[in-house]
Amino acid sequence: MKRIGFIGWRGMVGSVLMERMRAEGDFAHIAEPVFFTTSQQGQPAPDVGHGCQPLLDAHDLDALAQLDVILTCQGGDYTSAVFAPLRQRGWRGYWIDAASTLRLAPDSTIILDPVNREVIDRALDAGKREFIGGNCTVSLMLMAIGELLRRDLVEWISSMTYQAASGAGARHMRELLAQMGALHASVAASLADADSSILDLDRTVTATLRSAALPRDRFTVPLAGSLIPWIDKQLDNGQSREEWKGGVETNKILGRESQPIPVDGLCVRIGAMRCHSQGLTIKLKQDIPLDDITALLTGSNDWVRVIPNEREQTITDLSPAAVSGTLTVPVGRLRKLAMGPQYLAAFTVGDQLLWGAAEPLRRMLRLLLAR
Ligand SMILES: NC(=O)C1=CN([C@@H]2O[C@H](COP(=O)(O)OP(=O)(O)OC[C@H]3O[C@@H](n4cnc5c(N)ncnc54)[C@H](OP(=O)(O)O)[C@@H]3O)[C@@H](O)[C@H]2O)C=CC1
Ligand SMILES: N[C@@H](CC(=O)OP(=O)(O)O)C(=O)O
Repeated sequence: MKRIGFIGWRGMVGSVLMERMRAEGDFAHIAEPVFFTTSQQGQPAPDVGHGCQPLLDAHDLDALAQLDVILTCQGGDYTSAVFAPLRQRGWRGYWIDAASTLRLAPDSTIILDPVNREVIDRALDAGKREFIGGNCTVSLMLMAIGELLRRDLVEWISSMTYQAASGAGARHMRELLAQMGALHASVAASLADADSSILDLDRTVTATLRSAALPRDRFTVPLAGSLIPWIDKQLDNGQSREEWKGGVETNKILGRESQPIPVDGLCVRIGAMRCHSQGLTIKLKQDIPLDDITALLTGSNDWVRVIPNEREQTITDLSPAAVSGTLTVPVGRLRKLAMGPQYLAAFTVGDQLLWGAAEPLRRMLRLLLAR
């Protein structure tokens, strides 16, 4: 495997991927990295230790067909435009993709190797060539509590999410900050006066939230100082598409489509920058002691960290502020619920641009390079 093509490398997910690849020295294992663009053809590609080559056209099927592996973070429209024509002309390379377009295709494998390495190995042995990153919320949930599912200890899961602006894209993150700024600006003077009325202050903030002056081109509604209880498209059964992915992708990642575990809940956008959080209710198949659950989760991968169910450690370590920009996936608030000893509560936080997007792709490429 010599020629590896990168598409979407300068976008938000792609930039995180590049940072991680540099940090892990991945480019030293690639004989010929080739960088593509949909808009900057001929401009210099990043120098990753092989000199600066000009960027190639990401729609040039002849150039793409020369590659052994294509890794794309360019998005679903690009995948839809390029993948099928490339295969139709006989290209047999590996396709690694962050977009959801091909995730549920029968020949695709959803990659999250700390959780489903056996599924990935089986797919490689069977000659499969499409390896697709999972939905960020699903991947982060499985990094935290996947071991309980792998051991078949779970009857069902309800996941209530608190999802960051980054899941919607870079411009949405900017808009969240602009909304925060507008809210602050509307009360800056009274805020500086410790004696000003809190109810007047609140009235002004609420009026700003509802006013046309609040920037909302991207989210269409206020997010800062508010929340949005719907993510992605509306499905006929009342689920949002993000909620639907929770069930189908979890079961595909674990390779248990024939005996699916129900996973469902409500997905909510909140004013966090790049960490998704989730409150989980897990119905266990039997009453498992909390100490055993803690031991199972702690040893399940190198990134999960069980936070004791104590106030101080929880508010310090189990939050987007603590986790942002790191690969650590804390899980805490582990306790049995009042519904009975088989009902387990958990809360988990993860960086949706790392384990939720770039990191599984980076690790899949390393896996291929090592074969
Ligand atoms: N955002 C997320 O949380 C997740 C996203 N994904 C997938 O990854 C895809 C890409 O997402 P994301 O990285 O957020 O998308 P971005 O919008 O940040 O980047 C996508 C492309 O936009 C082009 N672009 C145009 N202007 C700029 C600019 N000023 N800076 C950087 N790039 C620019 C680049 O292509 P070019 O160089 O060709 O012009 C870039 O590759 C999504 O469509 C989705 O399929 C998957 C999981 C999570
Ligand atoms: N839908 C996710 C982000 C995302 O890109 O999901 P997917 O990779 O499944 O399209 C969010 O908004 O938080």
